[in-house]
Amino acid sequence: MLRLDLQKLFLLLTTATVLLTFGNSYYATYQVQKQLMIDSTLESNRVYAAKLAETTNNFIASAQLQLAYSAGILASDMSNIALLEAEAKRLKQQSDFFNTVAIINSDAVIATVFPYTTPVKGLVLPNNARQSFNARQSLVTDPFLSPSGSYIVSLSEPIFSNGGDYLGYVTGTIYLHNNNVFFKLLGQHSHNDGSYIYVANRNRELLYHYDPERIGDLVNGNSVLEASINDQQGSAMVVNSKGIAMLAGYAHIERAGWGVVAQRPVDSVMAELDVQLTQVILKSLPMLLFILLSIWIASRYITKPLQALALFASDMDKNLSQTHINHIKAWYFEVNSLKQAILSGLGSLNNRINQLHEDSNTDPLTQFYNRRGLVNILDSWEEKKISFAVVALDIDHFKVVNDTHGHDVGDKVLQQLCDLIRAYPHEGAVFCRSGGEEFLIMLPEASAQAAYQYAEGLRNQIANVDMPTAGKITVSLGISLWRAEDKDCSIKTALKTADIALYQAKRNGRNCSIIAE
Ligand SMILES: Nc1nc2c(ncn2[C@@H]2O[C@H](COP(=O)(O)OP(=O)(O)OP(=O)(O)O)[C@@H](O)[C@H]2O)c(=O)[nH]1
Repeated sequence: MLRLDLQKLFLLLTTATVLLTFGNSYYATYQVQKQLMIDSTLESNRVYAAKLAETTNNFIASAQLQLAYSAGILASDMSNIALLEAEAKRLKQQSDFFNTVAIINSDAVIATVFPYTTPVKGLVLPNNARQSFNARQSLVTDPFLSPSGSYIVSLSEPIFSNGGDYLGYVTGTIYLHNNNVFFKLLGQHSHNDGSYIYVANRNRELLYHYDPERIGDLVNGNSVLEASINDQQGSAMVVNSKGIAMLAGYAHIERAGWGVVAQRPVDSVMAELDVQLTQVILKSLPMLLFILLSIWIASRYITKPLQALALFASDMDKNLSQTHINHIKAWYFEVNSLKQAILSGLGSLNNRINQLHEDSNTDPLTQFYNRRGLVNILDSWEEKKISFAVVALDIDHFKVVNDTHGHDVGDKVLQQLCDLIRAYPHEGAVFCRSGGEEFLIMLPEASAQAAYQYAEGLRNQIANVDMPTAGKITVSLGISLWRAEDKDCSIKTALKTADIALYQAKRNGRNCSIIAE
């Protein structure tokens, strides 16, 4: 199981913060960019549709001027077939506006047509093709099936005699399914990004569409088309006949009463946006990785001293802890405070432990070792093979002191006696209060002779000092030896032997020193 520590928590928190911040800015960028792209696509399609409407309008105006000019020439002699043919040919060839040019006389008979590819000359116009004939005015017709079998719209101009008689009309046709002027004006293909244009007349009939199959289709319920044929221009998001969401710009072609729509699928805009966002992410990735790496390094740098403190604090019973904690680089305030607190806690704990240790080995009245303290020292001497002499010391008739002066005076005498023993010179001597008024003095590396001299010197020193209230006292001493090389004699025996010698001294009349046999 993953064990959470400060570094992992730190990493978790900061990494989550960084990732959320980056994620949030990607999301915000995406949303803002999306709206910007939608708005700019709508606006560019609106401008594009308006431009196409203007171009188409100019084309119709120019074509109508040409037809009107021809109508004026033809009015002079509609019976002159050569004139009619020459005029039809000139009109067709002077521009590439029309697929064909035809002149219809006042009997609705096709008097001439150019080019002559279709044998319609001399035909009477069928009823479905008489919109221009009946209108007797400048007209852009609805789409209809021409006598030659093509689906067309036509621009026409009536021909009147000087006297105002209707002589027929001259017309230029545009074959909706063939290569025509719209393809040149509006562009023949859809773009790779799925954008396309279409044009419809007042009856919502498609006159131009990038998909030729759709020409002639009726488009109902399309809000942008409705607006465009109702003399409006603008932009909007719509769903096309295939259910695809589109960003459409639209405008009105005034001279023909048509509407033009330029549109682009929302999805293609979004795909472009996805590419842009991927670029943004890829470009920001090195910085993101750099930040995460920096966080990792910083987290190590910040948490390392804390981890070290925690590790050493958990090992406080080991003597090395204090030294190790001292070596931890506490480079910022909190860790430094913690380090100082741990060190001071550790210091007072060690002092307390040392104190307890000392207390358990020391006699509280005299500050001499007690028996446990002495045993510890003698164990280490035995281990180190340090030979020593044992001097057992007992106050003579101490009961009398207590009985005469009281226990408190007795205590003071004991303390004064210990001060004398402590002050009496012998290098490395160890002192122990082994009983009420009994003491053991250990003299390392001392011979029997040296120990005896020491005991006698000490006895005389004590005998010559006035004790508090009690006056002079005497002591008896017993001496024994423990030699490291003597495997037969244990320390316990040596102590016992000193005791026996002490009793001997008591029996010999007290105030003397006896060396054990
Ligand atoms: N004031 C005081 N007296 C103590 C202490 N420990 C032991 N004593 C007394 O020491 C006396 C020892 O008496 P005894 O064992 O009869 O020995 P003694 O009177 O010194 O006589 P000898 O040893 O035979 O010379 C007793 O009266 C104890 O009460 C202590 O810590 N303080």
